[in-house]
Amino acid sequence: MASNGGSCDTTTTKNGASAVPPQSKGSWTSFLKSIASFNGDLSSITAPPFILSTTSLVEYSSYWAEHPSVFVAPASEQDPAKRAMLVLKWFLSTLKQQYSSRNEKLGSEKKPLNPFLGELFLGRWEDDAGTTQLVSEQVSHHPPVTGYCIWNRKYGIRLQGYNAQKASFSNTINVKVFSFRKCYQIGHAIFHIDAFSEDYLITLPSLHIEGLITGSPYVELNKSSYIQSSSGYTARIDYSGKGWLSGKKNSFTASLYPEGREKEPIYTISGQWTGSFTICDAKSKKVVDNFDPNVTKTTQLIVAPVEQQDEMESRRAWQKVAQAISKGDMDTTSYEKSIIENQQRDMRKKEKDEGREWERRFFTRAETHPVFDALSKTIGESINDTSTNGIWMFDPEKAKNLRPPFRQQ
Ligand SMILES: CC(C)CCC[C@@H](C)[C@H]1CC[C@H]2[C@@H]3[C@@H](O)C=C4C[C@@H](O)CC[C@]4(C)[C@H]3CC[C@]12C
Repeated sequence: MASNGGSCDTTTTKNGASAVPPQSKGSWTSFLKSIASFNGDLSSITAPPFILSTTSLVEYSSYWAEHPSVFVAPASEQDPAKRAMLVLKWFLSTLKQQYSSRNEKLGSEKKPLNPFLGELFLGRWEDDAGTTQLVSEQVSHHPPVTGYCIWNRKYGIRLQGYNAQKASFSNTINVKVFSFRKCYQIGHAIFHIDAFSEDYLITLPSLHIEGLITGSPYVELNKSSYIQSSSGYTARIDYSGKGWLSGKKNSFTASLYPEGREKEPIYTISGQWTGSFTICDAKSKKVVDNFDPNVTKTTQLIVAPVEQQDEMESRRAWQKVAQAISKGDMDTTSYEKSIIENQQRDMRKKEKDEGREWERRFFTRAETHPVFDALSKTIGESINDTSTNGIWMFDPEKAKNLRPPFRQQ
């Protein structure tokens, strides 16, 4: 591997900027070298302590509904085109939370804890939208797949989906850019509105990680993603690092059009997914709506105190590992992690000996996905179930297991 501008210190750019703590420079350089030829399961990478997060990936499902009032808004709209626009608006409003909130909170992207099979994350939001509930479960460990369901009974809104990630890295450490060549997400989400028996198939954007060379990684989104509704509307979102019109980072443009008529948009949206965006009527060019994360604040998710959590719940299970990471105590981190890993290994062995599979608490593997099949053709999406260890559906019967106040009636 070539060096950075003649220096062996790969953690410093030409202008000398580096976020890598001096004592971690060696391990960061080794980490960069180890991932240079990497291809595959992101969870298997061993990263230096300063880049480790105390949060498990199973918690990331909560990013879908941190603005509950935006999440439920489509249920109150009678016009199907406006309703589809409000679903698109909600989706765009989640991007900042999904892909840059950790950066804002922690100063850079971090490597999340790799969830174990059956790991759970349960919570609820209470605000003007009433109660919005979240169930997230690690439905597969090899490959890592997270399933989630978020619902608001008052408004009859439900989002369910599952996802996995596949990645490869560029090996061009000698040039300025050192990034994931690509990290594409496998899986999808379905947004359902009871009042109109309407479904929206949501595809997930591909992403890449920039800023690795200086030790301050951050996510950029690229290519396009889609939302296809059962009411006959398609939304296409195009992501670019720097907008060709505005020159601003994390830019996107989106349009909503009747299925198959991309040249006849009804709404166009542009802005930054980390900032504000504007929704225009495509014909009159008039601004009809907007979203600004500084105005529409997030609602805090309520999670049960660790002592009251089930032993499979994420924050309880990872408590000791998280405490050790926070203290920078890597010996204890490894020790506590190995306890979880050994327990998991023993459980898998027992299941194998008994000829059974781990019973997922809230999800069931399905043979087919009729809603996906009905909506996916227009946007050219395929189910890719071999990469997600199956098709995963939230099971309302199993949800009767939920402890109050999460229990489904
Ligand atoms: C920081 C680097 C050194 C280690 C690699 C970390 C890598 C595994 C992380 C970094 C960003 C993570 C994305 C995150 O931005 C948001 C989401 C959306 C959520 O709905 C599903 C998970 C996903 C795709 C994360 C996956 C793990 C990523 C790529």
